[in-house]
Order: sequence, then structure tokens, then C-alpha cells
Amino acid sequence: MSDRAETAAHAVSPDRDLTVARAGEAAVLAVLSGPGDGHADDPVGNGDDAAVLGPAEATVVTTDMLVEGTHFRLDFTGWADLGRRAVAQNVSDVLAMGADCTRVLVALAVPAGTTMGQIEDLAAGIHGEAARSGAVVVGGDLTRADLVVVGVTAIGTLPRGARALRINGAEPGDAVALTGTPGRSAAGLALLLAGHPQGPLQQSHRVPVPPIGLGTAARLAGARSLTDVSDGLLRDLSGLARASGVAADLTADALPVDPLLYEAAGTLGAADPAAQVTDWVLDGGEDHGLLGTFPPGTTPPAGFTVIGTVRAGEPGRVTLDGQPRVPGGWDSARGAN
Ligand SMILES: Nc1ncnc2c1ncn2[C@@H]1O[C@H](COP(=O)(O)OP(=O)(O)O)[C@@H](O)[C@H]1O
Ligand SMILES: Cc1ncc(C[n+]2csc(CCOP(=O)(O)OP(=O)(O)O)c2C)c(N)n1
Ligand SMILES: [Mg+2]
Ligand SMILES: [Mg+2]
Ligand SMILES: [Mg+2]
Repeated sequence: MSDRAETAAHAVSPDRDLTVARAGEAAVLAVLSGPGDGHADDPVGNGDDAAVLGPAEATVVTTDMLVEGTHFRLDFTGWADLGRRAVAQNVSDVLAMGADCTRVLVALAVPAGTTMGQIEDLAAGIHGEAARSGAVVVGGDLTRADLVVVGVTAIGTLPRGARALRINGAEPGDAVALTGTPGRSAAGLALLLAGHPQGPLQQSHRVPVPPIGLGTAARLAGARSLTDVSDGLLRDLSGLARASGVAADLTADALPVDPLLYEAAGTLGAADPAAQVTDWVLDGGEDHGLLGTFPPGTTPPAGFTVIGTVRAGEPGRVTLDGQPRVPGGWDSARGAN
């Protein structure tokens, strides 16, 4: 079979000249993922936060890149924070399977003029964040490029017999629950873009803090589904709901809102501060909180806030106080929506 024919076998877009930006993330990933069923031994193939390689090993594995200009700017983020963030956002996908991270590999591309001091700072961030997560660095790659790219592969383990927490396990009647306060990273980026370099929200943008241990805690508490919020609360909840074949209803009053977001909206002179805060909370992304669903009769672990419920309905549909909400957030092929 020619390369062309193999690609066409699982391509969803008939138009080879379409740009990725026009096609959108879902179409690009459908082509890149191939049949997507994974190896016959694997409890979870590609398509979730991380794959689970089986049968007996139950090894969880995931990879995410940080690309200069797309995910970070070196005038906003120092090298140590960049290293921490690259590890943290990958650990987050391991936690989201109900697992703990044990090992990471780091693929690094840097311009020729990068200094050893910068590499030392990057390494300190990488190893520091790995240690915080209970993981060690076991490999990587180094090459020269015009832009800085930090690609991390994170590996975790699930105890023998433990079930992975998928994005497709939510059922009507489940409570929807979230860790942390969403929107901090997006508000921090807005402040940085407006010329305010220092502050707790800006630091949350530079380095998200995934809740180590809470993926496992959610699994032990009986969670039926789990993901991490990288692209936006609404977008990631809608994706989980679609994969589960259910709808979800959020209650605005139940959303945990960091008061610093109102302060940021004021600093930025937002015309409608409350609307700006809601936008950050619902569509911000990059906070890497854990978002999951818990069946009736279970209690989400400390650190989770219940923000809504799952019901039978159009798969992926999300409402806020009864009103349908179209997710904004981030599409990896397009950028911001
Ligand atoms: N280049 C690729 N080839 C194959 N699968 C991919 C590729 N990029 C992403 N995927 C898969 O698509 C799904 C969504 O990816 P992504 O949006 O990066 O997940 P996350 O938001 O959890 O980091 C994941 O299951 C991932 O493994
Ligand atoms: C300079 C800059 N511009 C814009 C953003 C906003 N941003 C970039 S990627 C992203 C979403 C997450 O990225 P993605 O690669 O889709 O992560 P994944 O879902 O794979 O974990 C957001 C909100 C940013 N972090 N930095
Ligand atoms: Mg994820
Ligand atoms: Mg990813
Ligand atoms: Mg991710």
C-alpha cells in the first residue's frame, strides 16, 4: 500500500490541501492517531489523557510539548519555570488516569546561543518538579533549533488490577467535581500580555501545580471518569461528556472563583469584570486541575469541589444554570477559539 493510500484509510478530511488551522484539532488528531485502538494487550489505547499499557504492567504513558511562542514566551517565563511547567503538564495527564507519575523523559531543542546557565536552570526546574511529583528523569534527547521546544514523556503506574480513570466513564446522576480554582493561568497570561510581570496569577501561568496524589485519591474514592483541564473547563468537560455519551449541567454559584481574578479584571480595566472572570474560569485552560465525575453514594476526596451533575442528553452538551454554553478554550491546531 502506498503512503498516500495508508493515510487515506483513516483520514477524516478529504482535502489534502486544507491547513491544520482550518481543519481544527479533532480532524488533525484523527489523522495522526491512525486506527487508534492501541495494542491488543492495552487496557487503554490512544485518545485519553494517557495510554495504559498492559496487561500486567499497567504502565501509564503520555507526552506533551511546550513550544516557544505557542505555549510560552521566554520574556514571560524563565528557564527554571519552563522546566517545571514542562514536567507538571505531563504529570497532570498521568494523574488524570488515576495514577501516580514515576519517570519522565525530556526531549529538548534549543538555539545554539543558549547558555549553560540557562540549561542549568532548566534542569533544576525539570528535576525539582519531577521530585515533587515522585518521579525521576530516565532519558531524553537534545538538538539544535531556532525555537525552544521542551517535550516531556511521563510514565506512571497503576497498581495491579486497578482500573484506569477514563474520559468515557461518566454516567447520568454522577456529580461533576474539580480541583483548584480555574482561570488563574489565563488571567496571569492576560496580565503578562498587558505588561504586569509579577504576581501570583502570572506565576500560576508560568507553572501550573497539578494536585499530586489526587488522581489516585479520586480513583480510590470511586470516581467514574477523570481528565485534566488543559484546554478550558467547558471544553474539557464537553470532551469528557461527549466521550461518555452524556450531557453535564454546571451551577455558576458552585464554581470556585479565586478572588484574585476580580482584582486582575480591575487591573486590566475590563468593561464587564464579572463577564471577564467568568470567561477565564470557563474557557481559560492550562491550570491543569483534575475534573471528574463521582457516582451517587461516593464522596470526592478533599481538594475537589462539586460544580455540577451529569445527565442523559446530547453527548457533550454542557449547560451553565440551565443555559447551553458553547466551549471557547483552546484548539491545538487553531490556537485560541
Ligand atoms: N501526534 C499524535 N499522534 C497520535 N496521537 C496523538 C497525537 N497528538 C495527540 N494524540 C492523542 O490525542 C489525544 C488528545 O491529545 P491532547 O489534546 O494532546 O491531550 P491532552 O489535552 O490530555 O494533553 C491523546 O490521547 C493523545 O495521545
Ligand atoms: C505565548 C502564549 N500564548 C497563548 C497561550 C495560551 N495557550 C497555549 S496552549 C493552550 C492550551 C493547552 O495547550 P495544548 O498544547 O493543547 O495542551 P494539551 O491539551 O496537549 O495538554 C493555551 C490556553 C500561552 N500559554 N502562551
Ligand atoms: Mg489531558
Ligand atoms: Mg497533549
Ligand atoms: Mg496534556
